[in-house]
Amino acid sequence: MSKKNIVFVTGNVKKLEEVMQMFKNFYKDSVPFDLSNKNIDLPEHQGERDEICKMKAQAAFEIIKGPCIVEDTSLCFNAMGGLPGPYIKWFLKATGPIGLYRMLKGFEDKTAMAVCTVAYVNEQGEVNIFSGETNGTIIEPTAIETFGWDSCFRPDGYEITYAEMPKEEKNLISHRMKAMYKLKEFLDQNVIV
Ligand SMILES: O=P(O)(O)OP(=O)(O)OP(=O)(O)OC[C@H]1O[C@@H](n2cnc3c(O)ncnc32)[C@H](O)[C@@H]1O
Ligand SMILES: [Mg+2]
Repeated sequence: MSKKNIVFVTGNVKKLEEVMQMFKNFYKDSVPFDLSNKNIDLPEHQGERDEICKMKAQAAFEIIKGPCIVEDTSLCFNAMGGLPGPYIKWFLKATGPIGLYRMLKGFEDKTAMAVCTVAYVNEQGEVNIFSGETNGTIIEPTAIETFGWDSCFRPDGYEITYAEMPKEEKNLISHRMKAMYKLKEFLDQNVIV
């Protein structure tokens, strides 16, 4: 019997690489479905994280018309009541990791929470949302720029930033891994026969 195809709709190659690797790790290389990519830069909505992700999922389903996954990443500064949050993309584009660090210069509290919100849409267009969070501290960016704001985010319990750790290590602790693992458990119980 052919494997079910699930399309990960994202325009972000770095996210795609991490997600593909995570599912290989989860299933020890024998992933029970075909996970493919459609590179579409879906519209960025405003609102609460889950709402944003649900709208992104519905937009993806309109195009794919089949089982698909989208995810939206937020970086929430506790000193700023959770902002930039889902708007991190624009802040990062405008100021880079050093700008994110400087935004918090006037605040004692440099803690932040990285959040990955992932949505799975089934054949009927029904959306299921899962999220993962990793707490950390915004520090002066390290030289290595690997992926987005990784160079200024030091996860709790670590002396190094996401950017400085081997990808395998980030994929064991990250906001994205936690969200994708919840998605995996949902797929195992409800989708994979
Ligand atoms: O097509 P999509 O999946 O929407 O991809 P995107 O790049 O637009 O991503 P988001 O809308 O989720 O915006 C999140 C921003 O944070 C960046 N980002 C996402 N995950 C990250 C991670 O694990 N570490 C560092 N930066 C990350 C990403 O490059 C964006 O600039
Ligand atoms: Mg986006």
